[in-house]
Amino acid sequence: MTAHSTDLKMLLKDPSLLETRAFVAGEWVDADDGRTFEVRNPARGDVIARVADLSRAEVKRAIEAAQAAMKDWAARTAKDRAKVMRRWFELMMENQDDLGTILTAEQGKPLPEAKGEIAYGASFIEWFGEEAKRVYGETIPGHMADKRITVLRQPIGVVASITPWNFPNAMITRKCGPALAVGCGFVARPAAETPLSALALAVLGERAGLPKGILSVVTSSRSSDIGKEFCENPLIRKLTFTGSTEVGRILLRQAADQVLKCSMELGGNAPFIVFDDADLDAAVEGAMASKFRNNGQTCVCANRIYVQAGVYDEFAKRLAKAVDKLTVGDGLKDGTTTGPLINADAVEKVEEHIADALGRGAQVVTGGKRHDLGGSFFQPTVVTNVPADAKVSTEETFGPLAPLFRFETEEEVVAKANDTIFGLAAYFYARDIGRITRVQESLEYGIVGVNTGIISTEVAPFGGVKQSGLGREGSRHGIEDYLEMKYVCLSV
Ligand SMILES: NC(=O)C1=CN([C@@H]2O[C@H](COP(=O)(O)OP(=O)(O)OC[C@H]3O[C@@H](n4cnc5c(N)ncnc54)[C@H](OP(=O)(O)O)[C@@H]3O)[C@@H](O)[C@H]2O)C=CC1
Ligand SMILES: O=C(O)[C@H](O)CS(=O)(=O)O
Repeated sequence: MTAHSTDLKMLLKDPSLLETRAFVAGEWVDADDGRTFEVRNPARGDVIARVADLSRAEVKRAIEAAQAAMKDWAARTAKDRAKVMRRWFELMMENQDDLGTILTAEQGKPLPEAKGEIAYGASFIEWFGEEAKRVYGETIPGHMADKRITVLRQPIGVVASITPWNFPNAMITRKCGPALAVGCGFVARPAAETPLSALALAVLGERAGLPKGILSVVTSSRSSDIGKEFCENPLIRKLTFTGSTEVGRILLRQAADQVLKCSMELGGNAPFIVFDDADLDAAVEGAMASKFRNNGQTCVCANRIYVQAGVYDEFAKRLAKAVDKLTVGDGLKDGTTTGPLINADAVEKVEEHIADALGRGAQVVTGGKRHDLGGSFFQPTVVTNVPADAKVSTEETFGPLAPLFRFETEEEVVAKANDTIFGLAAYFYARDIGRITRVQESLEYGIVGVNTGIISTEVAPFGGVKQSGLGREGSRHGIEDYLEMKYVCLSV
C-alpha cells in the first residue's frame, strides 16, 4: 500500500476519519479566508491532503468557546467525564488501523509502529480518565481555634497545546488526556507536517461525547502567529509544549509577559552506556530499540553510545550486524522497519553529523549515505571511534545515526554523559548491582533506563531536567500541571 493524494481515503475502513477542516468551537470549519496548506507523504513527497490554514482570529474563537464550554464540563462529576474519556479510548482502539494508516501517511513511520503509537496515545486518555476520579483535596489542622483550613484542587482553565510531528497522536493525548479529564478546555495546534492525526482524534472525541467547544484543533501553517495568540490571550491559563529546546525558549519568553504557566517537553541528547559487565546481546537489542525507533526521530533516542574499552569492538560488530537487518522503505509497505525522515532538513542534519565525525577521524562501519530510494530515506548508520569534540556529542541528531564513543572508567563515562545542557533520558547496561546503583543515582536526567532501551509508558512520569524541559507528563504526577490549588480559610 502507498498513500498517494487520491487514494489515502481508499485505504481507510472509515474514510470520514480523514478530516481536512479544522475543529473550532465544536464545528468543522474552513479558514475564514479559505486558505489551506499542503500535507505531504514523506515517503513519496506527494500531497495527501490540503488542510484549513487558520489565522489568529479563528484561534481566538476556539479559545473563547473552550472558556464557555468549561463551565458545564468542569461542573460534571469526574466519574461522568471519565465515562466520556473511556468511550474516546475505546473508539481510538476500535479505529486503530485507520488512525495508524493516517499517521504513517503523514509522518512516515512503519504502520506497525504507527499503530503502536495509537495504542500508546490512547493509553493516556484511558489513564487520565481514571486518574481524574482520584484528584483529592485536603483538610489541614487550623492554626487558630476558630479557623478551619481546606485545600481545593480545581481545573487550571483553558489549556493551549503545541506539539511536534514525530508523535502526531500521542504527544497530543499526553496533554489533552489530563487536561480534559479534570475539566479544562483544550485548544490543540498540531505541527503543520502532521495535522491529520490530530483531526482524526477530534472526530473520535466528538463521537465519544466531548461537549461542543471543549476541544478544538486549530490547524495552521503559521506556528509563530498561533503561538503568540496562545501566549497573549488572557483566557489561556496554561501552555503545554513539546518540541525543540530552541522553540521552548521562544515560547517561555513570550509566556513571561502574562506569567503564563508552562510545561515544556523539550530536546534531548541521550547517552547510552555499555559497561564491560553488560549482557552484550541485550545491550545491542536495547540500542537498536532506543536509537532506531521512529527512525531516530524521538527526543529519548540514544544520541551518544558509550562503550567500555573491553567490549567496544565486539559490541560495534554486533550492533552493525543488527543494523544491517533493518529494512528501509515506505511505512505502508509490509516488512518495512525504517521509514523516511520527515523532510530534507532532517536528512541534511544527519549528513552534517556524519561528515563532522568522519572529518574528526571517525569511521563508518555501516550505512553513512542517503538511501537508494531517494527522497528523505537514509541508510541506518553506525560510526566508530567518534571523538568527544564531534558535533553529535552536543547536538541532537534526530535521525538514524549511531555514534560509538570508547571509554575506560565508570567515573569518566558518567562525567561525559552528564556533560550536556540536556537532561531528558539516559540508558546504561551493566549487571553489577553496586555499579547500577551508583550510575543510576549519578546520571543527571529525568529518565534513566537500566538494561532497557524503551522507557515510554503512561504510568510513569516522563520529562527532563536542565534544558530538556519543565514538568512531567504521564503517571499520577502528570495531572498536577492541569490543576490549581486553592487554600480556603474558614472562620467559624
Ligand atoms: N521532550 C519531548 O518529549 C520531545 C521533544 N522533541 C524535540 O523537538 C524537536 C523535533 O521536533 P520539531 O517539530 O522539529 O520541533 P520544533 O520545536 O521545531 O516544533 C515543535 C512544534 O512547535 C511549532 N513551532 C515552531 N516554532 C514555533 C514558534 N515560534 N511558536 C509556536 N510554535 C512553534 C512547530 O510548528 P511547525 O512544525 O508547524 O513549524 C511544531 O508544531 C527535537 O529537538 C526533539 O528532541 C520532540 C518530541 C518530544
Ligand atoms: O516525542 C517524543 O520523542 C516522545 O516524547 C518520546 S516517547 O514518549 O514516545 O518515548
